[in-house]
Amino acid sequence: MDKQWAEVCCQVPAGLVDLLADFLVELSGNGVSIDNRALDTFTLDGIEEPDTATVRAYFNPATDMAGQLARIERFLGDNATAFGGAPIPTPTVTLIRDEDWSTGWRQHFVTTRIGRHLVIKPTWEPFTPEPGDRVIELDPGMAFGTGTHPTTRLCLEALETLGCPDRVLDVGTGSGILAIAAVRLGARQVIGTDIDPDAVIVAGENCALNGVEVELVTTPLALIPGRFDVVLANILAEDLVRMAGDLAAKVAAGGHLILSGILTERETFVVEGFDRSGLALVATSREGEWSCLVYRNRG
Ligand SMILES: C[S@@+](CC[C@H](N)C(=O)[O-])C[C@H]1O[C@@H](n2cnc3c(N)ncnc32)[C@H](O)[C@@H]1O
Repeated sequence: MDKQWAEVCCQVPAGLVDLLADFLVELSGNGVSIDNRALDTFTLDGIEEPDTATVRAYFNPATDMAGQLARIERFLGDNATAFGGAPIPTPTVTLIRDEDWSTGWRQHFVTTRIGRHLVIKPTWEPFTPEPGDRVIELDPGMAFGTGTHPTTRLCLEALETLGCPDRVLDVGTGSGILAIAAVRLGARQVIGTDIDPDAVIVAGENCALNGVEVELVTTPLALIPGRFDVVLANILAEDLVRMAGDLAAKVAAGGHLILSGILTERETFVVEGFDRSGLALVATSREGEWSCLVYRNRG
């Protein structure tokens, strides 16, 4: 017989989401889902922070649901004043089948193997790595850059193909997924930079979750000292071309530059934009409407 779940749905002020999510994870012993968060959107431009968000938690219906609901309502009541003071709607409970649950919110964030050994694993999923696997844990409730976007996947595949780099610079680090992957692949020193300070905070949380050390900064690219064995940039084509000189200047002799975030129809535009960079185009990969270009500094 199908297993069933009691889905408790709470509509709360955006500021309360993380606190409530932690509370519900502990209370239910299961993962939670957070709606109204833009995941894997390509840039932060135009994304407005919603005032409220919907947090869903999943309980075994055989447990004392009246008691659990009372605890949740008490938690919401205790925190309402600190987060705007407006009354928080009473949570709703819906009985759902296991099948609905697994084909609903979870289907977007399942453990994913990328390339040969990289594995992106949602925090709540159990996973037994195979020998040589490099596992990256992410909580998709936190930011874009979960590995579900083709531009991220193309970057990860290209990075793995290049082997074990020594120094890596991740330009536009977002969730930090590429920087974490670089550490997992053996990089000794990794710097992640992003113009968005919030992204840098999220990347810091993800690095801590994975127990990896990455230097995270908002420093403009031109001011980052040194050269790197691999420079990664998953940013839009126009930005890549605008930054071509600075990106190329960061690649050490014999090193590589991985460019992603390029719509296939803009591939020629980027190739022409890097014509005078002094780097040689050595590989191109594509997935759907996206292209990824790998350049080499022949030194
Ligand atoms: C599509 S996300 C990529 C996230 C992650 N690296 C990945 O591959 O999934 C692009 C990121 O680049 C950042 N960004 C855009 N322009 C930038 C610039 N000129 N310098 C640094 N970061 C930039 C954005 O804030 C955003 O976090």
